[in-house]
Amino acid sequence: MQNKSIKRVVIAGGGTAGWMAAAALSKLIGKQLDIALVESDDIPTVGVGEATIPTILTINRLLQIPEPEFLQATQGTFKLGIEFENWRKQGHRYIHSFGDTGQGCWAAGFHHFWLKGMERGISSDYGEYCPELKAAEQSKFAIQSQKKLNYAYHLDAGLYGRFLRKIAEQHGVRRIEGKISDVQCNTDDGYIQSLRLESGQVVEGDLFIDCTGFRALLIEQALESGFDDWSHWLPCDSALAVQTESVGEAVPYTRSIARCSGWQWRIPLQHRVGNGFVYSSKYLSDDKAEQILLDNVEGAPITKPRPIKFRTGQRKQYWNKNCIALGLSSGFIEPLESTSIHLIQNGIMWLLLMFPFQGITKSVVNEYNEKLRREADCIRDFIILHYHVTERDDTDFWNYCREMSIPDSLQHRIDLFRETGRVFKPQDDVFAENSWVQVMMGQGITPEQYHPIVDMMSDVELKSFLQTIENNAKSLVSQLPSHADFVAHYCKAVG
Ligand SMILES: Cc1cc2nc3c(=O)[nH]c(=O)nc-3n(C[C@H](O)[C@H](O)[C@H](O)COP(=O)(O)OP(=O)(O)OC[C@H]3O[C@@H](n4cnc5c(N)ncnc54)[C@H](O)[C@@H]3O)c2cc1C
Repeated sequence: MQNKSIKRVVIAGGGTAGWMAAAALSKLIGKQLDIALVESDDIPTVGVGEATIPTILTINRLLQIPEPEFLQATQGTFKLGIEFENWRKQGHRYIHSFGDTGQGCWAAGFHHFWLKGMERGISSDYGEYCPELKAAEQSKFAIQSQKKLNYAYHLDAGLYGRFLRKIAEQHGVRRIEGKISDVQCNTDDGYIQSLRLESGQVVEGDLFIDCTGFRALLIEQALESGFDDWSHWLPCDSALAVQTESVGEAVPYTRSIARCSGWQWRIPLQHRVGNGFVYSSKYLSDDKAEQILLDNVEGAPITKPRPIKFRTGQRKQYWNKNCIALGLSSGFIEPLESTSIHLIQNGIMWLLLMFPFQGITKSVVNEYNEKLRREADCIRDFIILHYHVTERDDTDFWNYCREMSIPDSLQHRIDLFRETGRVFKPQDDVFAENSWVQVMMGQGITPEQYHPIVDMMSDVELKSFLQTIENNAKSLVSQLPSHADFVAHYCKAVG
């Protein structure tokens, strides 16, 4: 590997990945570095990526971003989870909320208690025990000092990029405008030396961060790092994105509506709604997809539907030589659970923890790649779960998804839950036990058993236990203002 100390960092690309990396590196370790970001006004960003998961609060906290200011600048709203419509079967719906449902004990999660209650006829719907889910259903929200809800944000992708850019430039990042035409590598070891721009300018660096989106100019086109293709498990390869006017008040959750050969998203912001349709081009033509999308948006379109083609999978090496891929250049898992921005953030966090000030070593590169691969594998399995465990048999697409073979790791988790109700979260999985339980039950898996420790509680005790949790959730939610009122008071955007 290369024992040269790292001082000059060059970030190629200025989408969410590029500017998030620039903001975090400059704010947190920038005093020791010279950071430049190259982007081209002639190459647009992907322009989507507007729903997040709660881990975004961590990076905002690290960057010391005041929340109201952030939400005003990005026309942001709050997100308590995702509503899945028509996924298990047409007409069925469930919410995957970010909250904890009920309360378990050291040996068994709450769902074991709930399952026994179902057997005895004393349990209400699983969601009745989760304040976040109830608040989402009733379109309520507040940030309280006690019993704080677990939440994330919806935000305008373009405005988010600009917001991050401001932070990065305040902390000394130099923006270089121009189109990268060539990546120049050292003939001895293949390490990247510099980027040549169409203008002839040469940008030299010690460490390069590839944020060039699906083009993957450095990590793939120059370094040929390879790609694990997951499209046999996740057959969607196309999307159409369209923005519409808001109709009614913004709800505090993302909507994911399954359609004949894919699914549609609705992301409510303060000033508009982000909509899109993710589908498989093998089962649906682009024209038909556009028609389905436009037939199913609520407000008047304010942009033309924009096609995006993608390939699902991950780069074989996220970090190769002196290049690290972040964002779409590192791979892509479709946005069903809004995980891409989280993966960017995760890549940045690990880079900060392992930053090779003294030189790049094989052990650091291997550790970084392992960590990122393991987390992406867990997310991949979680997304496949939604498609595979379904009763839908109305189209070839759903028949394929239901019948396809799935990764052994996912099959094991499904079998374990179905047979015993157990869910064990691998360390690298961003989704907690309750996320898996909500989606597995939402998609139609009912465990055959509950944990026997639940039998230590008599039926009378169990009834009272369940009732108390349900009442607490109800009471908490009844005191919340509407989401719209909270946004209006806390973080209303101007314009
Ligand atoms: C359909 C869809 C929906 C999505 N929804 C979500 C979601 O809800 N939540 C979520 O977390 N994520 C979502 N994502 C993912 C999210 O959009 C991306 O992870 C995020 O926007 C980061 O993109 P990026 O910065 O890697 O790439 P891009 O936004 O494509 O930016 C690439 C940058 O590289 C620059 N560039 C490229 N080539 C050159 C060149 N030759 N010279 C100079 N500059 C160059 C461009 O100018 C641009 O600045 C979605 C993605 C898709 C496709």
